[in-house]
Amino acid sequence: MAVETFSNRLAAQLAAKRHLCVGIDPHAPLLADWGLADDAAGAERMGREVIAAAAGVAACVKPQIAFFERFGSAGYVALERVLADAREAGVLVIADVKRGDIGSSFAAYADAWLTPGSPLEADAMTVGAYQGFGSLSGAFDLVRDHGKGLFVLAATSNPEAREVQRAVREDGRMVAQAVVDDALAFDAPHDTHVNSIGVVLGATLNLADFGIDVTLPPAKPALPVLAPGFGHQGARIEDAAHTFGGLGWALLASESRSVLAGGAEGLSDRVRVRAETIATALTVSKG
Ligand SMILES: O=C(O)c1cc(=O)[nH]c(=O)n1[C@@H]1O[C@H](COP(=O)(O)O)[C@@H](O)[C@H]1O
Repeated sequence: MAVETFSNRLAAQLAAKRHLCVGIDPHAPLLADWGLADDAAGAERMGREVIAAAAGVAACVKPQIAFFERFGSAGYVALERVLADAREAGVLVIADVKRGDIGSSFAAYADAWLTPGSPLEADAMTVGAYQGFGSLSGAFDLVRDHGKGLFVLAATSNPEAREVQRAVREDGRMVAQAVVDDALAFDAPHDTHVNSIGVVLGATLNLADFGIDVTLPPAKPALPVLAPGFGHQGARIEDAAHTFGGLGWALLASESRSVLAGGAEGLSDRVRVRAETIATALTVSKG
């Protein structure tokens, strides 16, 4: 039997044509919209409802730590409960924590979010490589030995990021492009269909501006691409195939506010409709 790694669990989701990543972002106005208090209990309730709606429909969920951290330790307890629900329901979790530091400190972040049995254990986490791709090496053993995953920020959806991410390095490549190359070059022995290290690419962007060639065929194993920017930030799921081209094979289309708005009632329907729309958009392009 195949080992239960992030990589092969994600591959199974993609084989089932699941490409939606539902963001768990308990913004204050959204909690009000749901009739919930703007506190840790409200955030927990929203998170647990999302897990229930996403199970068996979406590819994964992505809790954004900032919206839990604002409640201090109570927010962490709330998030731990949401993560426990996800584990029980078998829902893949990308912890949106955007960590990065010198190697020794980064390793401690990786321990917190990726060590099996940790109260904050997730399947993968978002990280920044602006202290060098090698500074992430403290997570590589967790990836290789415990089947965890990383998503490295490459070209992010916010417009302010361009001047940093399009900067040209000494080797002539743009920063974003080099992050994609480094992620592709990472090898874990269990990466049969999908790489354990993926990248974050904003759906709002023209990726060619960042030196990223989407006309190339999918890599083998495919590079997972976490793509925020759909919905509230303006990118349309219908354009996903055009935006991501050959990088669409392992695309995770992430939506938070556009799915969460409207309250708990109807959440399952909104998740299902988004999941079907992205599956159709990518199936058409895969032919
Ligand atoms: O890493 C991320 O998830 C991320 C990267 C990026 O480039 N842009 C981006 O919006 N995000 C996150 O994705 C979510 C987007 O939320 P919505 O705009 O409400 O769908 C937020 O949690 C952001 O922090």
